[in-house]
Amino acid sequence: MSLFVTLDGPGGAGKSTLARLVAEQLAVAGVPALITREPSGGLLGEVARRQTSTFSGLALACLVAADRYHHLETEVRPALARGEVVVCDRYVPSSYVLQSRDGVPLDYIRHLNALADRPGLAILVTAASAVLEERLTVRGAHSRFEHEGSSAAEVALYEDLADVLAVDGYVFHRIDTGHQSPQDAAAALTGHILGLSSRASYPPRERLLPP
Ligand SMILES: Nc1ncnc2c1ncn2[C@@H]1O[C@H](COP(=O)(O)OP(=O)(O)O)[C@@H](O)[C@H]1O
Ligand SMILES: Cc1cn([C@H]2C[C@H](O)[C@@H](COP(=O)(O)OP(=O)(O)O)O2)c(=O)[nH]c1=O
Repeated sequence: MSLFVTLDGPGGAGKSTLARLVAEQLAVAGVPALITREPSGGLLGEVARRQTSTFSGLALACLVAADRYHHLETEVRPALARGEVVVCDRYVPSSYVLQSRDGVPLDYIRHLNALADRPGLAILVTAASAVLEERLTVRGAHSRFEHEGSSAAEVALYEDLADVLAVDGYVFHRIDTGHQSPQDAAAALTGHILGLSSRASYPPRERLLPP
């Protein structure tokens, strides 16, 4: 029943909202799930999340990747091995966008993350840039990445990413939250997860790149 689901996309797209609502819906369906996020709640993750104005470029890229490998080892893989659905708010695709915005070459980001497990279901959560700008104005920005640059530029980077990841055999499914309520978006994703999790098995141990 295990399935590794990742949510990536621009700030304000609704990733955290979706993760929270999917958790509630999976609980109602009686499906054991771990809802988690990256950077993780561990020591490295807390530094990465809180110190994005102190760390940047290569240092932040390595910090986020180190947290990712520790998170996979200590939380994600054990939950999958217990047969749970894991929903992770941000994963490798976010590194492709955020670290390249920070000037890190794409190939270096790819190599840093090459040994990170591939999700069974990778979701691009997105919406029109005007919608995102409005949501971020209401909610407030959470990091320097949301203060700097425009939502339009970030949306474009995620759109281009679909092609970059496809080259690695990494398939993105898209959820546009601009035209549906959080509940409807979550119900669609929960339905998809329930359909897939009854067929999926773990461990996938696949890699973004061949070793
Ligand atoms: N489908 C939706 N429709 C309208 N507003 C939404 C939707 N999903 C999320 N929001 C709102 O948009 C804001 C950003 O959502 P959030 O989940 O924090 O985004 P992210 O985690 O992607 O940065 C929040 O105020 C949230 O309530
Ligand atoms: C997952 C990830 C996060 N980060 C950084 C950027 C963000 O400033 C920070 C937290 O992400 P974010 O999801 O925007 O925070 P919140 O959940 O509060 O909205 O971590 C990276 O630089 N690369 C990554 O791959």
